[in-house]
Amino acid sequence: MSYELKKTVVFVGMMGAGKTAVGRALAAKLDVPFIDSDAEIVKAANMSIAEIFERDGEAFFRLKESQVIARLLEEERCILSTGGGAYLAEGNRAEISERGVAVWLDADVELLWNRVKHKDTRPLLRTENPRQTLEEIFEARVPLYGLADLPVKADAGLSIEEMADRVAQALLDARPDVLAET
Ligand SMILES: Nc1ncnc2c1ncn2[C@@H]1O[C@H](COP(=O)(O)OP(=O)(O)O)[C@@H](O)[C@H]1O
Ligand SMILES: O=C(O)C1=C[C@@H](OP(=O)(O)O)[C@@H](O)[C@H](O)C1
Ligand SMILES: [Mg+2]
Repeated sequence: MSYELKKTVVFVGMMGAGKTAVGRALAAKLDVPFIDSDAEIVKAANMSIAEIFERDGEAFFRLKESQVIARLLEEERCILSTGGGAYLAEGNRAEISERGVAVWLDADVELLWNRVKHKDTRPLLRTENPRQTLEEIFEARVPLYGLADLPVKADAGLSIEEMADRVAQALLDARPDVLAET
């Protein structure tokens, strides 16, 4: 099977939803470039996300994130995975819907917590009660993720490959202007 990607697919959603992993797998399946905005920021700054938050603050990170996303959307069509906070800014949402299509990986809190609890890489969860913090962030953000062009349910039972297949099928079914079989 070969595919034609007509627009950049931008993964949005909570930390742990699988944006980076599923985005990479989808790009391999479609044979198109994969880019992760967090990885781009880390590469440019030569610091980890946690170090950037600590040294320069979240506002600085958000500025870099917006710049990187705008630049990547102008470049060639690709699969672009964003960090969980990227879709909250109205300006980022406008850029994404103008030049790409936003796919929300919709996972429940239980699944997210199981994915993120062993890792210390996400500065927003460095609190006294990270599980509660995750729940609070989830409640605040879900209405905004709901503005995405295409929600795709992330089920605990599905592998990364199976999730990439699910996203591809959802795009083929709902958005022939974005993805077609050739
Ligand atoms: N469908 C899946 N099945 C199993 N593990 C997954 C799945 N999706 C993501 N993961 C794992 O969960 C963790 C978080 O995924 P990641 O892609 O980093 O999420 P995000 O970029 O949305 O924060 C990673 O260790 C990743 O390998
Ligand atoms: O939800 C967020 O605000 C963040 C999510 C992270 O990316 P992932 O969603 O890929 O974990 C990373 O951008 C940063 O730690 C902030
Ligand atoms: Mg990620």
